[in-house]
Parts: sequence; C-alpha cells; structure tokens
Amino acid sequence: MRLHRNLVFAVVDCLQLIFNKGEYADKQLRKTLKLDKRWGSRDRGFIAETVYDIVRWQRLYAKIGDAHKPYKQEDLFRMFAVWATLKGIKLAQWPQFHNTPTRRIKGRFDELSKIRKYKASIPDWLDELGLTELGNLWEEEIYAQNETAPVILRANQLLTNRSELIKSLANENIYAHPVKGLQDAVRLKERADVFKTETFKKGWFEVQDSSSQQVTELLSPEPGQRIVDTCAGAGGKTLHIASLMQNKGQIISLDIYKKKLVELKRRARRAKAFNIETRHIDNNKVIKKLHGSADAVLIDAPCSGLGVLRRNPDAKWKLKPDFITKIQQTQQELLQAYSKLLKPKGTLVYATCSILPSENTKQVQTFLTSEAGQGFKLIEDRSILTHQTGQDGFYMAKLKKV
Ligand SMILES: C[S@@+](CC[C@H](N)C(=O)[O-])C[C@H]1O[C@@H](n2cnc3c(N)ncnc32)[C@H](O)[C@@H]1O
Repeated sequence: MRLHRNLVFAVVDCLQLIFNKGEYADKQLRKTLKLDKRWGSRDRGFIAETVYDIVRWQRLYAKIGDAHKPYKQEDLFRMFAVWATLKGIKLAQWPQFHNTPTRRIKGRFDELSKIRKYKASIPDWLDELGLTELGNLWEEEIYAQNETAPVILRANQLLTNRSELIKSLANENIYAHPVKGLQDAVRLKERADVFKTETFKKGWFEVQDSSSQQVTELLSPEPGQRIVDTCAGAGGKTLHIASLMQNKGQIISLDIYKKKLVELKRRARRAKAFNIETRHIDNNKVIKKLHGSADAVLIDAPCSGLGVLRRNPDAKWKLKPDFITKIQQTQQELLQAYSKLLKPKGTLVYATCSILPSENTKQVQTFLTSEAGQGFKLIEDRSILTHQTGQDGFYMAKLKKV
C-alpha cells in the first residue's frame, strides 16, 4: 500500500481535533470526509479506518511513539507511524517519518502487549472498574471491544421482508445474509456505505445491531397495543416496534431532547411508520398523563455505553467514573418513574448497551426490592457480552406487572 500525502494529513488533522479539542470522532470524521470531493471510496475508507484505529489504540500508540497530550503535529505523525508499522505498511520518505525506529516499535509493542491496560488501550480506572464488575470475563471482553463490529441491518416489515431486502441490496452490489435467531436481521459480507443505496432511500432497512433488535423482540409488541418508548432518542427501537406492530395501535415516543425526536419523526416518514406520536419530556405532566395507560413500556436507558466500544472507541477517552455513578442514579430513577406508565399485566423492558452489572442486573434487583417494584415479576433477562456472541454488549430484562 502506498501512502498518499493528502490522506495522511487529513487523518492527522482529524485526530488533532478529536484528541486535543474533544470533538466526537464520528462527527469530526464526517466533516473531514467532506473536505475533498475528489476522494473516492477507497480514500475515504482509508481515512475513516485509520482515524478509528488510532482513536481505538490511542494509549498504546502514544506510549510506543512517546507522544504526550496535548499532541503536537509531530506526535500525531509518530502515532501514525506506529499504526503503519504495526500494520506492515511501508512508510513514505517524508520528513515526518525520518528516523522512525521500526524495529523498536515492534519490540515495544510486544513488551506492552503483556500489560492489559496497554494491550486493550484503556484508561487505568476503566481497567480497575471492569475487573471489579466482570472478574475473569473482563479481559476477553475488553479485547473483543477493540475489534471492528460487523454491519447489521434490520428489514422494515412495513415495506419489505428479509429475503426481498437481501435481493434488493445484491442488485446494488452489496451482499448480505440472514442472522440466525432474529426475524429481520441481515449481516453485510463487507462494510459498505449502505446509506447511499436506493434500497435505503426507499425505507427498506435501518442499520441496527442484533443485540438492539433483540431488545424489541423481547418486548414483543403486538398490533393494536399502546406502547411507550420512554427513552426513544432518534428512534432506533421505536421504528422496530412500529415495524412489528404493522402500523396498528399506538406508539408514544418520549425523550428529554426535542432534537432527537425531530430526527425520529424524519426517520419514521422514510420508514412509512404512521402510528408514532412523539412527546418531549419538558415537565412532569408529560409522564403523569401517561400513568397506567400502556400495554408495554420500553426503558432503553442512558448508560455508560461500555458494550458498544467497538462502534464508539472514543467513548473510552470521554467517559469519566463520576459520569457512570450519575447515570446509575438516573437509571434507577427512570425505572421507578416509568414503570408507573403500565397498565396491570403490562410488560416492562429495561435495556442498556452496557456490560456492567451495576447498570444492569443490579438496577433491576434494586427496583424489584423497592416499593415501586412490588407489583413486578422478572420474567427473563439476558446479559450479552461481545466476546461470547460477536454482538454488541447489551443487557435486557423483561418484567411483568402482576
Ligand atoms: C440509549 S439512548 C436511546 C436510544 C434509542 N432508544 C434507540 O434505540 O435509538 C438513551 C436515550 O435516553 C434519553 N434520556 C436521558 N434521560 C432521560 C430521561 N430522564 N427521560 C427520558 N429519556 C431520557 C437520552 O436523550 C437518549 O436519547
């Protein structure tokens, strides 16, 4: 592989903004990729993969390349040189790469790979927390969180079915196969920019990991029901619920951020999902009005996101221990408050994309032993770990109001 100067500079500039200015990796990358219209899909792929790799392995590469924050341009070039050397890519004869100690890089890599926090490239506090919470499952799990995630789509039953979707994508030279154990999931054979396809424009699918699809299947929405998606965000799960309800019945999608609900509405129009009403939680009355009214309630709670580091590697550097403590309080408050929305015999699903028991099983246990949880029974729960399943790390619990 030959390194192209403008692509490598684009990577370094993008990393500078992510590491030093705290920009979100996905947002910054989207901006970077718009900088030069002449870049083809290979060029864009190179920039995206390299930026994500260096974000993912920041601690390890910085240690090997002796780079210190805030990174100067030469630090970032050294980190890039570490990345290229470990990938077996020949460095170009540019001044930025003069005297790169290729052998030493490989030696340092071997040495540091014996220490988990470097090998996994994570902050010390996260390594300690993971070990406390997950014990001997932690090591394999955090390594699995550094792998690249597959692209999984969900066929929109309102407009198509899984086999039609696979055919339609194949007509656009994108190859996919069904995911076992799920009704609508398909896995791409290779990463592709699916958002540019006609199949996407027609509303035939959403990008959604298998674990996330499992959450809605566990909720088992039925046509004609009244379902409240309490933490709907931009609607990943709302749209899946709508697809399973065949546009019959009512979905009320709530969030504390109006902007996310606007995006949800836009996506619902493309998916031809017509039974969704969004409500912005801007005061207590919004929730009170819904007390005792739902057949099923989904709490897809805000969480640490430690189950989806494969997709958001920069969360390793943005997360802070006190955020996790705060979010745990919020999770319990949401269980206490939103469980009140159910009718008798209603179904409650609590889910997170975290792998920490303190955000998952422990929250449900605390709820069940609290006053608000007295009328509830745990029917089933699943803790999904990436190293065991290849799926995003998730937790989901189904409870019944008895
Ligand atoms: C895990 S995300 C939801 C993802 C979404 N359900 C999906 O499938 O795409 C959690 C959401 O909870 C929202 N949230 C945070 N605090 C909340 C609260 N007190 N009540 C309702 N939603 C809240 C956040 O804005 C965020 O959109």
